Amino acid sequence: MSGGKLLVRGARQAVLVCRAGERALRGEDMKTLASLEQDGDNGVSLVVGSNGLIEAVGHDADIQEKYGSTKFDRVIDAAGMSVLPGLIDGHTHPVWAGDRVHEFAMKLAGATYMEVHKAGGGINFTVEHTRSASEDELYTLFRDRLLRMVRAGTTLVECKSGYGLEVDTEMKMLKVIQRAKRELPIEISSTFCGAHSVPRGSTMEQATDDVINVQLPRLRDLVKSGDLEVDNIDVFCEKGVFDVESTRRILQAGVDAGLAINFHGDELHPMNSAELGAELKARAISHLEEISDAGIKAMADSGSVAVILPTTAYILRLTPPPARKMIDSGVVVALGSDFNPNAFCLSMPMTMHLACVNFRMSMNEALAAATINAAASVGRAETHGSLEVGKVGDLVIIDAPRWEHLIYQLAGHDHLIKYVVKKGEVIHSAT
Ligand SMILES: N=CN[C@@H](CCC(=O)O)C(=O)O
Ligand SMILES: [Zn+2]
Repeated sequence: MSGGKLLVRGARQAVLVCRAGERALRGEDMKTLASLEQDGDNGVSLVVGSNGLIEAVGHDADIQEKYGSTKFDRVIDAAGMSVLPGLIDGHTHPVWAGDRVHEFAMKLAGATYMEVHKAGGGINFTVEHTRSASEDELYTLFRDRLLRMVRAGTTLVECKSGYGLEVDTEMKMLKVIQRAKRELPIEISSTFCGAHSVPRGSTMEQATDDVINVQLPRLRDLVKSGDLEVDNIDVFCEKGVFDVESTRRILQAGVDAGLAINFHGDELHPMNSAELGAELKARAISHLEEISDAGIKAMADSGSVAVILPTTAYILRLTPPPARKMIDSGVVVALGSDFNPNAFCLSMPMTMHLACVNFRMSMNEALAAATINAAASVGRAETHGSLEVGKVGDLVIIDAPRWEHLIYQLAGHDHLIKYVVKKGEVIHSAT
């Protein structure tokens, strides 16, 4: 090799997460993650080649022997530091205007999510503001949020539309996401969520028909013309929003349009969403606070990823999803920040902390859920989510002798994260 993009050397520890090309980690395999530790004076090195892919991970002496004469665009001396894969956020709603800080006060005073929703607040409040914002205004807000995510260690994020609920605004949101895909260093998996709520003045049946017969056809045209790339289809399957039959119709129409199923289910009421998703071979189902035992079994069998969202359960004071039962039953469990105007959290370290304390996950389980399993939730586990040769060079380097400090130091990521690297390029540096 004559030249490479990045050499990181001298680290105390590198958490590889996987060692054998696993596409997801389940059960016992989430408990112990592959890692390399400094051995005496011999630290850990990682090489990213000029194609942005990881080319080698090993001890300094071995890497030095092999790459001693290679010129790198950048060398990071990581003495005393820990290296881990770029964090992957499996569920966000980051394109919107307005905020709902007043609703936070209402919820603290005792109002439930559905009470706020039925009183015309919640999603429909954000819809009004998002409809009247221009594409540029939305992009500016979105860009700022994505860059905050990067500073908290996120290198790949799932981003939904869903505050338009009619064709023009839904497409405006997807175009904003598309622009960020082209202009920003963070990687995005985009999701069409035209069925996020029933718009004012419509019935569920009318809204379902609109998504299938108006919004999806326009989306298909824009994909065909090269204006949009969209990865996933989403529906808020919930009592009083979209029932199971409407959800099934919309998800099936999404699949027919070439999208992968990644939807909201069993959040506030048991809906048998997990069973539906498993039957439809959903790539991912989010929330699942109210999943049934049969749903857990169905997801373990289908391999659909459960994207659980600790900020939502925390802010809404919901009964947490049965994360332990899901993991112990062999469900692939991932994490998402659920960033949205209800749950204003852009930080996966904070999300992992909440998962450990409130969902009783271990720190290793939380990291597996925020890396390889979150990659699986967006269909990118072949290329993302672990520090293995051939995967994209997405890294977080923290100034601590062990990676667990990133979870342990509650809200301390600003101080701990020294570098965030995307495809071998430093995209955030605290030095
Ligand atoms: N539950 C549905 N959707 C979001 C909340 C969106 C909103 O309240 O604006 C969620 O995942 O938490
Ligand atoms: Zn959501």
